[in-house]
Amino acid sequence: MKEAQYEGADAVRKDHVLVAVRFRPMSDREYQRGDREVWECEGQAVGIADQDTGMQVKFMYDHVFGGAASNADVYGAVASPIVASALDGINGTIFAYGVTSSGKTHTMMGSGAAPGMVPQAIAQVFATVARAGARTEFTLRLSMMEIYNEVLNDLLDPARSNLKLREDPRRGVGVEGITEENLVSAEHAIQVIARGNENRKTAATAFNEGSSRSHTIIRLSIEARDRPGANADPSFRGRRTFSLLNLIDLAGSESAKAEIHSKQRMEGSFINKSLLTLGTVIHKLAEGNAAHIPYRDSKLTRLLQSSLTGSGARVAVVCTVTPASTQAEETHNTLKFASRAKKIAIAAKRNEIMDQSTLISRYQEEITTLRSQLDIVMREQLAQRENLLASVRNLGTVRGTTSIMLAEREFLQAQLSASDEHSDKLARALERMRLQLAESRGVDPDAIGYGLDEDVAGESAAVVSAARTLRHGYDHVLAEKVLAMESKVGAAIDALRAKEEQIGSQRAVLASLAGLEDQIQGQLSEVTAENTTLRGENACLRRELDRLEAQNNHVQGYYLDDLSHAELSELIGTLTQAVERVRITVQLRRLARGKRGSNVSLLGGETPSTGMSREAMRAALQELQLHSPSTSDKLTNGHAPDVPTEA
Ligand SMILES: Nc1ncnc2c1ncn2[C@@H]1O[C@H](COP(=O)(O)OP(=O)(O)OP(=O)(O)O)[C@@H](O)[C@H]1O
Repeated sequence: MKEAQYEGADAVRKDHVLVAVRFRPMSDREYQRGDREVWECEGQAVGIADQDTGMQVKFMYDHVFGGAASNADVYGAVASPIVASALDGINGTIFAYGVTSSGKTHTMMGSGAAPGMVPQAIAQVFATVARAGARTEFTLRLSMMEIYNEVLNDLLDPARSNLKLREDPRRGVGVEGITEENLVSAEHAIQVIARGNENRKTAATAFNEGSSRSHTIIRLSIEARDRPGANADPSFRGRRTFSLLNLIDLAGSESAKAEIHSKQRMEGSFINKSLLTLGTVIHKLAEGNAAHIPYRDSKLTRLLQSSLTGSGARVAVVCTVTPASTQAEETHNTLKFASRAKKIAIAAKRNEIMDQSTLISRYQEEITTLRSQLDIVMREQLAQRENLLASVRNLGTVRGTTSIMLAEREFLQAQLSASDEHSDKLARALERMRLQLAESRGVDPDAIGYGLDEDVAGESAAVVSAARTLRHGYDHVLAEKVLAMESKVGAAIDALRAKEEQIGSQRAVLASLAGLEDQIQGQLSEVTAENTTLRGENACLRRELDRLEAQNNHVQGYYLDDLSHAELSELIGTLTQAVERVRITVQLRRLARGKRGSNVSLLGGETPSTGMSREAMRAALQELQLHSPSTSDKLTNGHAPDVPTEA
């Protein structure tokens, strides 16, 4: 294999669109017309076959499958992780892109012997549901649609055509009025898809008699709710997720020049318009240019908008190609598209939703956590206070000891000065005695030595020595006592300073603890108030819904044929208004909750707690409307409906 420059070798990252290229084997038709294999693959590389130098690498992808790869191989590497994420609440989209007859339908749908991504995804979903057992309750709904000539049709109900797209804050871009089948088993899902496939529009093209001229989208909505108490992990209690899994078989991406009839040219141009827009959108996203992305230019890109914006989805593209020489250019175009798609950064985010009771129990958990935090803080604060008081008491003791020592020091100093005085007195007495002796002897006092008179000298010397001894004794004892006292006082002063510093820092800790306590108290009262409001709102909603249900039951109790058209219209109006009011209330609350930064989202198109969905309500209303024309002939019976008035 010859090393060469290739595009995007560094872009094989988990947080990007996962791109796989799948080669199909050359068909008999291609061999018969003398085609040869010009594109080759090896590992993750795709290149041009060169007889002399081997393969010249042109592109690298996350996965490259050769003609021998099975549908199971492709599914395991590409789709299985995305389906697993979808079951965990992360939106997933897998689409097959390629020219007509390149193997898109073979990859997505497959056959009985080699089931494609769709049947394998269904099998994986139901295997996960079975494994979850009683722990998690899954609600699976399937819709199937086609985009044909930029018109969106319901494949599960051909009567519903030209459907509109609408923005749903929770579900992303949705299709208004599309049939959603509640799935009960994998077999049921396969039957529903087979029904949709029968309705799929196909037209002959220059390439393949049975090829599809429309984009086919199978959308599986997955709602998972952990059953209360069934999960051992308390953090999972009441978790509810919602996700969409889009499985898309795109129309052939060949250029319009290959179309032979005018109708096909029109189909081709519409197909090209949506594929062209898809190409532009992918090109802009790959460049990281989030502004002015023309999602709205085609139904396909509008429908895929939330899956491609990187706001919480996993996306995989399987680009199907043929190695045949006559389609070398088309294959090259597909490979270039795949390279661009590989550069799109996508972030995966779980769509967690919470209903009223889950929300209230989450708040209660939050309150309990806050309370225990507060208890810990208060206990710490009490301990700190105790410490502080002990320190203050200790300080008093140190102060007492210090003042005793100071008094002792003063006393010793007084003793020292008294001893000095006594010593002076003795010296003065000795002097006086010497002067008296000189006077009595009539001699010069200077001539009197201490040794002239034995007795006096002895007495004097004894006095002097006693005075000296006394003085030395005093001096020694006092000096020692003063030294000891000074070191004790110094240590006490140091201890005092250390205590004062400790008290200062303890005061600071106390102040910050008091701040934290205030903060927690504030949060606690905020959460408690919100909890109370929620309970109030919940009760209001329940009353409103009970009333609605009563009204609905009441309406269902009537023979509809007995009602006049006008009465039915009025009744429908009343019900619609009431339903709308509930919806608006729920939306307002969602908005209010959104403002405080919560990721809470309520049921959107569903009325909480009654179990009656808006779709069911709308279906009931539509049924009423369908019946209404036939009621006119019963008007004369005069059965006026006893419609309950709104409270
Ligand atoms: N990987 C493959 N292995 C074996 N056969 C394949 C493979 N891919 C496609 N084929 C066969 O090639 C033919 C055309 O494939 P397929 O119908 O899936 O093409 P397509 O891209 O879906 O075309 P269209 O856009 O017209 O729907 C079919 O007969 C299919 O069985």
